Amino acid sequence: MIAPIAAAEARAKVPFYRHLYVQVLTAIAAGILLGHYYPQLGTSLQPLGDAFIKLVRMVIAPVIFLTVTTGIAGMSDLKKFGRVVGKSFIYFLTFSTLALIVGLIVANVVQPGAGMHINPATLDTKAVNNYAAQAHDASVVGFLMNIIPDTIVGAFAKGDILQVLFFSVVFGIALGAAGERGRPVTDFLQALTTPIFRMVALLMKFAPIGAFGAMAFTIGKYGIGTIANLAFLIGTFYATSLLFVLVVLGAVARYNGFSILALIRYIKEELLLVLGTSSSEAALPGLMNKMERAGCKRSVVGLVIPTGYSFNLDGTNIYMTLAALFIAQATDTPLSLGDQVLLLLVAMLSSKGAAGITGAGFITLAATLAVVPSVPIAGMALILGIDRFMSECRALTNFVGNAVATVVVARWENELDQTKFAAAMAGQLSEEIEVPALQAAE
Ligand SMILES: O=C(O)C[C@H](O)C(=O)O
Repeated sequence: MIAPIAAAEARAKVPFYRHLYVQVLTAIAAGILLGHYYPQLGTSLQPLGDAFIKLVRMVIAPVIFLTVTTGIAGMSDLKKFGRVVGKSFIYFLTFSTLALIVGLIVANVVQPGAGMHINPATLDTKAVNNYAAQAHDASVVGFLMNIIPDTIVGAFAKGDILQVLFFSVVFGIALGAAGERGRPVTDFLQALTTPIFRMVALLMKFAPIGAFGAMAFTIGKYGIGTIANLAFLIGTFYATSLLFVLVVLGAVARYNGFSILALIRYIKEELLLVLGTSSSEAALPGLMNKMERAGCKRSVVGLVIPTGYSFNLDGTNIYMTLAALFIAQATDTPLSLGDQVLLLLVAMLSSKGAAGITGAGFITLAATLAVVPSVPIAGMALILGIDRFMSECRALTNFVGNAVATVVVARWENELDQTKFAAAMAGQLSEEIEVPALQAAE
């Protein structure tokens, strides 16, 4: 149990430069400067960012497995599990569809691609074709089949979040059903949570290095100048996402009794890490840990966050409709209302296979345009060069969306400890990753 006031006092004594967010922010600024003035050197630092993301991905499967199995095994009522899943999906479907619609409306109103008059036949589409080839099987059946791992080891070896989640849920249910005979295994898994989260805390010490390398690479390779070419599109996307977070998610937060700004402040270290690495997965373990410490029950955190990483990607969704319409406008391709509705429906399905890794949104857009003939997929060549900058915003918005979803579902299910949550929103909890207290069976 965390003593909020003591934690706040202890935090106040920490010199400012020891705070993780200060370190990551400084690293991002240093990375931007280095990448700008020494682009070659900046580009050569890519391995620093990649290595950090690999380190985090290494612990994602165990974190999900332990959180979900111990969370579900501790549930006395499996109907509750069904309710958490059902409510999460209602939330995901509502807000991810809303995000797609917002992107569509903004693109129609602002018209970021109007007047460019580009002939798609003149575009170099080699690189785009590579991305399109990476797009997953867009069919619903194919997507659902992929959630079931071929083998248990395979799920963990691939590090596929939904496959690990699927196995963990089944295992957690079985563990709960085993009753007293399953207790030693549950106890062991709960004990294992401690070293795994200690490992996450240890890895976070390298976050500034990872963010520095990734940012130096981004600016060194793509250059700040690239932003200028499509500044209007980038600006439209960032402004729309910001408004979505502050207005739409802000209203959801207010309706559920908390402030979106307080939540953003609470997860600022993770958000900076997402900004630095342009991957929301880079902060997934940290988010799970923080939401649990903020009073959201482990079972809710374990179910909502990993599923949200595939089904609740608000930033990716805003991007998809906005970018698709940008391409149509830039290439003078008229889109009827019917074409736009088809785009929306296809995007609703294909966005569910997206992920929290850099560039995932671009691949998902390729998968969508591959089945929507009215928008020329070749036009994606126009936005390939700025994708890293779009990726930053997709990742940040996705990340905030999943944090909000976790609190809301926890609250709907009466699984939110209001005292801890109030302490977290008041900035009284430690920013460090801490090992969550073992949870007794409900
Ligand atoms: O990390 C994410 O959530 C999104 C990703 O960065 C992307 O490029 O689509």
